[in-house]
Amino acid sequence: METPNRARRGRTVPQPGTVAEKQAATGGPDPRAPLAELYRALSAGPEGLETAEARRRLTTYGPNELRRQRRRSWWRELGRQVVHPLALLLWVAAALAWVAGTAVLAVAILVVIALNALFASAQERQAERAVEALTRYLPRHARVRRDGRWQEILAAELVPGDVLAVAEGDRISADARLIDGLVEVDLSALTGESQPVYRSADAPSSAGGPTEAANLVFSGTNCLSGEARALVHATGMRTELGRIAALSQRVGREESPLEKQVRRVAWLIAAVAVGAGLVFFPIGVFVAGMSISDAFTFAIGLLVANVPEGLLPTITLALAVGVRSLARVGAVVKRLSAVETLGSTDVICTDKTGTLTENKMRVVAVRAADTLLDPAPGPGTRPDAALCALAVAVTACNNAHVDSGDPTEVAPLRFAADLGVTDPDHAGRRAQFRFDPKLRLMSTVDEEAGQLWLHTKGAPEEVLRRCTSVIRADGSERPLDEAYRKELDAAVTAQAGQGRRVLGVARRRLTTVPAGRADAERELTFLGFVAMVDPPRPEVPEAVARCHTAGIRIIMVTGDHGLTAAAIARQVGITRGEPTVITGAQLDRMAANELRHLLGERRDVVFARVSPEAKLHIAEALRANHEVVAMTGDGVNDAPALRRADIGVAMGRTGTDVTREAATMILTDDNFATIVAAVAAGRRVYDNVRKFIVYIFAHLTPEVVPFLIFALSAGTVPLPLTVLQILAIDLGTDTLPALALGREPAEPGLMNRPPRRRSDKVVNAPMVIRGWGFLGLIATVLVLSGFFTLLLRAGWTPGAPTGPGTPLHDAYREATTMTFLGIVSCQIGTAFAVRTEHASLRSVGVFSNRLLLRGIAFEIVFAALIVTVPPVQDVFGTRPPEPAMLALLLAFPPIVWGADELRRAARRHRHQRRSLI
Ligand SMILES: Nc1ncnc2c1ncn2[C@@H]1O[C@H](COP(=O)(O)OP(=O)(O)OP(=O)(O)O)[C@@H](O)[C@H]1O
Repeated sequence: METPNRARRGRTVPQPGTVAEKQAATGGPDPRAPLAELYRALSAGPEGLETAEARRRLTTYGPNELRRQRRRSWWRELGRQVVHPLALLLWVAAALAWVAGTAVLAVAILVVIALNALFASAQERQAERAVEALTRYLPRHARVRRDGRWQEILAAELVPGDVLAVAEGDRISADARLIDGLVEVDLSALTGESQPVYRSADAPSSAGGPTEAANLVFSGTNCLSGEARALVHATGMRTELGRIAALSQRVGREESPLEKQVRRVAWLIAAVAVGAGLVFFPIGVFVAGMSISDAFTFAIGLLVANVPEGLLPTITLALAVGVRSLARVGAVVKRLSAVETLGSTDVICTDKTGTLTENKMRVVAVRAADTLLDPAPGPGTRPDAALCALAVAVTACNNAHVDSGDPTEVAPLRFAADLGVTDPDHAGRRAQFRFDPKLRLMSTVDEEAGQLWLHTKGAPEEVLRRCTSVIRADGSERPLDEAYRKELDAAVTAQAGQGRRVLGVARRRLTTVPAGRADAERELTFLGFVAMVDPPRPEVPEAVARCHTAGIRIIMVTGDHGLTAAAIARQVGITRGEPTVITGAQLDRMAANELRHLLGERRDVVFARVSPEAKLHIAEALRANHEVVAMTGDGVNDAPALRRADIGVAMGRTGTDVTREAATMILTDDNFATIVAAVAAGRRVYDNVRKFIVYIFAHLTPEVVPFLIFALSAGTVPLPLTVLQILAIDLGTDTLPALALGREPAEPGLMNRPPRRRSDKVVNAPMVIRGWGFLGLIATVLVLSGFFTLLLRAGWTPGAPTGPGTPLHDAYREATTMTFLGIVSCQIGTAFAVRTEHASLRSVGVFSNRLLLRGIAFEIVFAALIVTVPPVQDVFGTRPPEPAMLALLLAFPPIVWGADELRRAARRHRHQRRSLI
């Protein structure tokens, strides 16, 4: 029951030097040895270390961190990419090219495989790094006794010999032997055992593995309840967790649903490519009368043009970029996949205090005995006996300081200080029953001038329920009758109706320290209540409004009074009229399907006075209704609900380590508006992935159709594009613009549309039609018109030979170059077109994606090199066309882009008309 900061014992100054060094070398003392022996072995004492000694030990033992596993080596990573199934397809293509006698092509494909592997592993590495870098946003802290007082230090600075405070909600940061206290710990991270176990300083040392010893706690495990002091005996890699980490293989990164879907799409496309190659090979030979080697080249062309090699790594990188941009807005996510889940959030279940409000409480009204003081009395007021008793009670039953701590406690403390009542070191405290969110009460047993008192504060109805008498203004007591109870209820209701948090305060004279909580918190004398305001955060109303336009529901789930909750909900715009308030008690009586039904009705609901366990039921009911749920939480008991939600959101500032562990996303500023910003970022990343998929789709049609014309004309029309030129587009000119599309700013209206359904596919029919059928088709017509114009102007007639040595050969090379440059030009138009899915490009700003502009500049330079540098010309079979023809290319981008602008405008018009009808 005693807090660690109250334990005072003789301080031993450890003998610095050799022992620590010896232990660092040998792996540490036996933590199960008798405590006195352990102190000796660690040169430590119950009062902890001196800072200077701790610093020395830190240099000896090193920081208390798990050394990162050796990264997979570059070579291994590359090797993995080279034998990637899609790469294997390219190997087959290279082999075919070799067999067909086109060695240049075979080598080119091998270069492509190598480049691709390099590119993919660089992208994966960057993605990995983005997630790893997030840990620095959330340094872990530990409370230790140093220089004779409790201090908060970085967990990485813990050293053997430190005396560590372990409290509810903490993640234990080192292996330690309990000195005093009793804690319930979750050892699942170490043992896999999901049932929590008790660990007590008084437990005897047992045989068996160290994790079975009932007086030891371990790094990486969580304290679920209780509190204790413990002597750190192992840190960093010498902890049990460190040993496991050293042994275990690194865990593979889990693939997100989006990546899975895209992988499936990539395979589908690859299968179509292989199928097409197999079908067209005999058609080429037997129908078109092609030579076997030409037919091979043709089949390889189809394969190479269609296999979407770069798609997957590009998506991984887009998600990683999303993770980084989320961190910048204050939302640290732990998995890449969280980015896309965020984008499809349907419901946000949010706490009130600190998330919607500022968590800056101020006492504005107070009732002591029969007197309501609204506004609350300021400094210099001379309190009557009742008000004085109330001030003493809220000061004694309090763990905050006037300048730090839980704001619900700081506010009454400041108020009492204004009346001249202070008790900074709680010297008279004999016992404490910590605030229990289920009971909504906190009590302390305090000795004052030889008299023992129980002081209680908490939710007024809970306090009142335990009261049998009430104080008078002069300090005397009288029995609490029903009529007075009703009057008090009405007074509390009036305060709560104004959005104020109300704390009931009571006390009882004691003769001995009660054994248990139930025994203590009974037959109390009601002293009065304090009412506090906690203003909504200024940015919340706008964030709430954004949620509403984005079709996202907000459900407030709070431990506070229903009326307080409803008032705040109205103030920030969560509800427009009177919401349906469901209390924890009502919720407990509801059957699962009743709750599902209630939540399915989509009315404005506020859950008040709910226990953390009830949050779990709410998350489950919403998920059963197929909604994607984001749920906030801060206490230890919130952890199961956070795990159950699609996106568990923990508070970085006020939350416990346990909730941070259970969460998918951690808000560094505890702010509701940040959740909304994260949802918007999630939607943007998903949209951007779709954008570059359309972009990549769009070049397929102009690459494949020329081959078909060649085959179906039985070779009368020469091949308008060589296989190497296709490779130059897919793996050269198109790469950077595609990547840049992954960084596209948000499209206007992003948060004006309803959330995407969980079942929606990332690649759908309209996208395929837009990419292949619309943009691709326009590009094909433009490109082929360029090709034929050039050939015809050179005097070509169908069937005329164009091979090396023939008079038309130069013109033919110019014509294929024209096809190549035509596709590149059209892709520039496509890149601008796909930047928006619905809106006009003007609305996002034509030049607002700088990265894309640079990507396009690269595309142009790369294409120019292929066409103009003589040795490269020979490899790719290019020859620059005359300037007039080049000028024609300038028209291609605006045509492709303009056509799509018109298509989008027509679509918007149709939508508008439909919404008017
Ligand atoms: N430190 C405390 N001591 C006594 N009573 C408290 C304390 N903190 C809160 N309470 C009471 O318990 C109620 C529930 O508080 P709790 O902190 O569990 O709510 P919560 O779920 O965190 O609230 P929110 O959703 O607003 O963040 C409060 O309305 C208040 O009456």
